[in-house]
Amino acid sequence: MTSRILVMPGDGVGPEICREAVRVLDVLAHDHGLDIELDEALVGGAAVDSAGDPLPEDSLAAAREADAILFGAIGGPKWDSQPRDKRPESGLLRLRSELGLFANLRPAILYSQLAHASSLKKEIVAGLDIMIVRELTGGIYFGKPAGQGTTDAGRREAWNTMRYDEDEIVRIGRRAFEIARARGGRLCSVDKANVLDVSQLWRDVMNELATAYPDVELSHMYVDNAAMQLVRAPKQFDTIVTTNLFGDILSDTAAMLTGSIGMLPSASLDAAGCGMYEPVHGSAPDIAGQGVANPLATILSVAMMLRYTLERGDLADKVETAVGAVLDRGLRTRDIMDDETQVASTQEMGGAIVDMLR
Ligand SMILES: NC(=O)C1=CN([C@@H]2O[C@H](COP(=O)(O)OP(=O)(O)OC[C@H]3O[C@@H](n4cnc5c(N)ncnc54)[C@H](O)[C@@H]3O)[C@@H](O)[C@H]2O)C=CC1
Ligand SMILES: CC(C)CC(=O)C(=O)O
Ligand SMILES: [Mg+2]
Repeated sequence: MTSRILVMPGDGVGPEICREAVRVLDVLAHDHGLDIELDEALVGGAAVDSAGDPLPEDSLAAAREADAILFGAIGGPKWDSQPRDKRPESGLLRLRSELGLFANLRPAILYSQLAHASSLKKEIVAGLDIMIVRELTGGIYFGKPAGQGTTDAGRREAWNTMRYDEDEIVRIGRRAFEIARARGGRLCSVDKANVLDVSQLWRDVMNELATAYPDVELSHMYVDNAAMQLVRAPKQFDTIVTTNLFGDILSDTAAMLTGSIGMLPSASLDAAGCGMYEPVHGSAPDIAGQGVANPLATILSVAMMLRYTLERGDLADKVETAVGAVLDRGLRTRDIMDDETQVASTQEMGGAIVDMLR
């Protein structure tokens, strides 16, 4: 059966990196029998400019109909002064929420060829393979009330609400226990239960769930310590489960252990395992339009799509192997360069992966 894939390139480097990921999908369709049909839709600042809405109705409808979404990135200074609901970021949050994509899987894996590019010493990161499971449709990014106003004394004020109900914690907790069970059997739940009521509930629910997963070793860590431990001794972690805000921050930290945020893919899944696939990074306005962005996070997100939604683990393996082989050849985008390697543009890196897959 043909799978419908919706490509939402977005802003900044989004279109550049998506172009390379689409070339990968095309070669898999042409040479490896992947049965797909591609469509494209506007999102983010590009959609604000053309439709006045970061997630126009027709884009949302196309997203609902798709079997999987390949998402680039959204946002940029051009739209920073827009009211909150017209900012590109709110289009992405709405998309995640409308599609029920509550489980965000962010694997941080070090390709051995990139040990030099890691922010940490080689011996601390060699063999790194962490899975961060981030809750994606709740917490402080969505909690109400939220807003800005003026105090009685005439001072400007603003507020957000961090809120979870137990069902939201149970569903992400179950997903994380299952993922941990299929990996190294260790799950670290990251919270701030020494301060936050919402974290205390989070921790209680994780402990209750643990009884159904006796084969998974559950531990808890405060988020400040977790940030430190990630850069001190990251290999102590196998699977991490955490809230929307903490997962957002910790996954960018973990990215630097792998050499660059341009190496981190992600899958955002709903209850049925359908999903959206996107790099962990943003629209990188500082390098947009220069053809230097690393497309590998997006190409590796295609591998996650093949594995989790299209049920073509064989092709996912091929894509991941091709990434390793291209790195073996010494090809590097600027963010993962060293003295002995050859600098490649976004397009050259994508082309090298495509050639490997032919
Ligand atoms: N999922 C999404 O669409 C996300 C969107 N954003 C938005 O992106 C915009 C920029 O945000 P920043 O905080 O600057 O984060 P960012 O992730 O876009 O960039 C941070 C740094 O990483 C570099 N970088 C990012 N992707 C790269 C790649 N593929 N190759 C090489 N270098 C790369 C950038 O050049 C920059 O120096 C903002 O509007 C923000 O809201 C931020 C994060 C995620
Ligand atoms: C709009 C932001 C929440 C996007 C982001 O930083 C992320 O999902 O990692
Ligand atoms: Mg982020």
